[in-house]
Amino acid sequence: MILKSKDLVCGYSKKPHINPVIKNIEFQIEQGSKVAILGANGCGKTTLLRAIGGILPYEGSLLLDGEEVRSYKRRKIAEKLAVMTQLSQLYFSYTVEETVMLGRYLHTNHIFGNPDDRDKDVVEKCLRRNGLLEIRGKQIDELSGGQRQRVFLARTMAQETPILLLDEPTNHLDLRYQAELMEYLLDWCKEDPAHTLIGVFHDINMALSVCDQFLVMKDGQIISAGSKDVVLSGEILKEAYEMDVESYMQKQLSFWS
Ligand SMILES: Nc1ncnc2c1ncn2[C@@H]1O[C@H](COP(=O)(O)OP(=O)(O)OP(=O)(O)O)[C@@H](O)[C@H]1O
Repeated sequence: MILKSKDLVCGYSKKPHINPVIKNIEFQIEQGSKVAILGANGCGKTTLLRAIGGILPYEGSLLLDGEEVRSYKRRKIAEKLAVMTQLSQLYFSYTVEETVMLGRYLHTNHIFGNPDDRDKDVVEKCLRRNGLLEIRGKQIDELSGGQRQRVFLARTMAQETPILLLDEPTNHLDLRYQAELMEYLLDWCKEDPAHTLIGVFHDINMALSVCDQFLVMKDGQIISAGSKDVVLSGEILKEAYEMDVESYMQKQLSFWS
């Protein structure tokens, strides 16, 4: 089991139980799973992802490879997982290439500005895969939302970790880059059966294309977890989104016929 939680509580006050966003949840994620976290706006998806990424304090237990996430040193956790959240941002202006290179420094001992050949190769590959070669020298604060999203994805990929945590990775991406991201994630999953993906998706079709496990959340709790057949029943989605998701999807499809 790569991740296991029990009575997990987290939120944004110093003592998470005072104003909890995630309320006593329990889940398990096996190594090699591709997990989609689904649920309506504000139900706590990003908060859960941030707790798993070690960015947010929590109460209860959250084990990553058998050790509490809170006990990991920053560098050690960065060897295991890379997080791309909606809040990915930088406080200084870097170029596209420098930003992607930052993904390498999170767990290598290399000092910023001192990349070795392997770092350079990985960054080159990630720039190419995300269509960033032509804008590698641009400052990231001059980019469009979609371009910036691709830079943050490339930075996450450059970390080369066995676990990827992605928060709405298709946000801002045009259709071509959505399709490429899907292919990339499918390839990444195939590359090594131990690769574990945990993503927050608003696009249920994208979640279905990439993931084999689903966690559906509502009001800070998990209302269903498991495979597609178990979780993606009309009733559970209806409860999570307070709408008839299946009919909506079918109606959308009918516009193509
Ligand atoms: N930095 C913060 N400080 C205080 N409260 C926060 C903070 N970030 C999020 N929250 C609150 O936590 C709750 C859950 O937010 P979260 O971002 O986890 O939801 P989400 O399911 O990812 O939503 P969305 O689909 O809209 O991205 C919301 O009520 C939100 O207002």
